[in-house]
Amino acid sequence: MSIKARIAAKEILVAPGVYDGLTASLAEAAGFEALYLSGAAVAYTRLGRPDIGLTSVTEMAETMTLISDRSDLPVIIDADTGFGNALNAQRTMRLYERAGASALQIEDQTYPKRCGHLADKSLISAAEMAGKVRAMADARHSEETLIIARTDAVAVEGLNAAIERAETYLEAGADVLFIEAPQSRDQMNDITTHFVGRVPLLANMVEGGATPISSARDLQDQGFSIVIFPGGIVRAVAHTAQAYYRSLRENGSNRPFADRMFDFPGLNDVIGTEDMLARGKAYDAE
Ligand SMILES: C[C@](O)(C(=O)O)[C@H](CC(=O)O)C(=O)O
Repeated sequence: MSIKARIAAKEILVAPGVYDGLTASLAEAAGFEALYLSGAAVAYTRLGRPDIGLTSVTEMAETMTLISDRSDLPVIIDADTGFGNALNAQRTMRLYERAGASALQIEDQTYPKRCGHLADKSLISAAEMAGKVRAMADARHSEETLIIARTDAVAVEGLNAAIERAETYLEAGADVLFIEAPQSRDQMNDITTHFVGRVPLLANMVEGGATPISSARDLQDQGFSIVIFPGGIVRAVAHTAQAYYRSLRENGSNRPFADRMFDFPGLNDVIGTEDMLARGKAYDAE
């Protein structure tokens, strides 16, 4: 089922954050129907840096290629600001689509952007952003590839301005709206009251971020069609990795951590080593 058809269904689509082939395959094995390739998660893991616009479009497209080679699930990918002007946004659309993305999320921050939950964001004009949305729609190869227009205006210009901007992006051809970082349940209700039934809405659950955390079920009842949990996997992995390295350093042995990690056969099961080797063998010369 295309992501377009899936988000028309009543049940909210839950897309967990991923950043490589391993996380994509684990999320798929856990039973999710779609993935969110998070720019923040890529910055955190590949660069070991914050989500402040350091990651390049080619690094993201390459990561997308790795993920679509590993998982058949539809992927919503973070296009940040489109990495420049409308022409850069078109190039981003072409690169990401070719790499296997099903939906692109573009936002109205100035370049370089920063995580929506950090302070001191700044925005381009609504008209310039609308131009980027139109440019991306013109560049897409398939009408099935969705454009998710995000506005970061809540923290900069207030909720009403954010809703107005989102209206402009909808008119420009956005398929889904993402009003980033609402600060309360009331603000979330204002957003859904305004748009529900007219366009699918995406909610973003960032642990410790500006938006109160709700369950997928709750967000569905509020009227959201998609929820992403973008950076949570990195917060979980970093927590474990920190404990692992500390334990190894303190003990000079991997034994004390053994019950909190896979062993060699355990990880082989997770990544399907036996199956791959058998498939390779089937092609051996007779
Ligand atoms: C959605 C987001 O753009 C991302 O890169 O995943 C980030 C999430 C995060 O920083 O955890 C965001 O700006 O909300």
